[in-house]
Amino acid sequence: MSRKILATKLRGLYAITPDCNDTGDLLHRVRRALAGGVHMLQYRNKLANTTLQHEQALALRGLTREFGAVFIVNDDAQLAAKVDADGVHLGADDGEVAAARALLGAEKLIGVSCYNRAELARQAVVAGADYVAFGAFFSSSVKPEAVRAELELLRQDYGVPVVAIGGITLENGGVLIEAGADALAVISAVFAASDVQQAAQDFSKLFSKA
Ligand SMILES: Cc1ncc(COP(=O)(O)OP(=O)(O)O)c(N)n1
Ligand SMILES: Cc1nc(C(=O)O)sc1CCOP(=O)(O)O
Ligand SMILES: [Mg+2]
Repeated sequence: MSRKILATKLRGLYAITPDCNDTGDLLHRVRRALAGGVHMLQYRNKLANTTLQHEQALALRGLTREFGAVFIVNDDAQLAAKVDADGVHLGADDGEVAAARALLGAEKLIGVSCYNRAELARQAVVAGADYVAFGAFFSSSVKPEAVRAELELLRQDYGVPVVAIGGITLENGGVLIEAGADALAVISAVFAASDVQQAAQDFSKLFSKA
């Protein structure tokens, strides 16, 4: 898929994997999410060592291909390149956009965390980011220490799709879409749900209402 086509998919639920070292369980839950309509998946596992990360990323690359979903690797542009992911997500400690672009090439997607700062988003776009992410909009059990972001950030035009993250649920996601979020990045409300497929379907419906 070309970067242009990939960029058109940056709308809707953007599911991010939980810290899960049981690869069978992880793949089962991700399969359910993809069956529920997830068309963007980020591999994020802060507990796995590099061997397990490689194994899981490779398996998820295969699974996302089966469903035609965009596959992004968190933090690590080298791992993204190794498993032929569609792109990488970079935070403040994860290296420069230019270095990731040099490694991944022009056709891959690069997303950048901008926390609660519009100026970081503008800099990221100049540097070549394909989407920018703001958060945390709500309290997150995954990242309780995250800085809090204001809705106002979503009302501005950055020239690329805008992703919202942090404590997002079916109940509070609508307000972020109304404010201008193109995608909602979610871990717990999808992967800790008793029915992962249903949760993914319900999130997708939030976008058809918008
Ligand atoms: C879509 C999206 N937005 C933000 C983040 C957070 O990235 P970062 O600040 O680098 O923190 P970690 O996820 O690496 O803990 C993200 N991963 N995805
Ligand atoms: C990984 C991450 N980054 C955040 C940020 O604000 O940058 S919040 C967050 C955790 C998202 O998980 P949940 O959907 O379970 O709250
Ligand atoms: Mg990171």
